[in-house]
Amino acid sequence: MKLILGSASPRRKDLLAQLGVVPDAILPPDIDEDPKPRELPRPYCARLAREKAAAVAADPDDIVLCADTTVALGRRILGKPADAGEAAAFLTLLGGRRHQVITAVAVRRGARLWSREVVTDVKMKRLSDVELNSYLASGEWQGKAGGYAIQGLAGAFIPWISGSFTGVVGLPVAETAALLAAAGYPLYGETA
Ligand SMILES: Cc1cn([C@H]2C[C@H](O)[C@@H](COP(=O)(O)OP(=O)(O)OP(=O)(O)O)O2)c(=O)[nH]c1=O
Repeated sequence: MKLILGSASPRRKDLLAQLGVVPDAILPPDIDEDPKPRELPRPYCARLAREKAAAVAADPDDIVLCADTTVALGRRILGKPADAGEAAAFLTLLGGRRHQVITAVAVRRGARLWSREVVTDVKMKRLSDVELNSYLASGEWQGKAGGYAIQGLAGAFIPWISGSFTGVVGLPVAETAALLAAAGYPLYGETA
């Protein structure tokens, strides 16, 4: 049995390391991340995590771990901004409001799948022009859902969250540990 992390995200590898888990292989899946017409954020996020897990080639006994993080403003999905202009638009929408960050985790072993969605409420302060421009110049918005990363400079913009900090960063570690254990991964050294 091998553990395969199906993710190109260095954050997910680091969060897995927090559980003492080092994947045997990292095989990022390549799937279409476009939402379907009228698709809501939570089902969208859950679908992407499952599709990522299905897209990673693995032996029947291997455990594949994938996740997707989606920022939701009401029914609206804010993906990874294409450019600084879109990042500015997202941060302007998010400032002064509460939004949700959903991370769906999918663990697959052969044809069996275990999955969960973790939803965290996040409040972002309204950003001044100086704050917004300095954040855009930092480049930290690149590759981040909603155009920000709570674990970096944008932490200064977030006075309150309710839910899972590690979920916002990209992999909710408590729920991930439970899913890995369900799939028979020897998380605490015990043999499955
Ligand atoms: C909101 C938020 C998102 N993010 C990141 C986590 C995810 O890497 C990214 C959302 O994109 P995802 O599509 O979930 O993941 P990814 O493309 O980085 O990697 P892969 O699909 O190969 O697993 O946004 C943060 O790092 N901090 C945050 O505060």
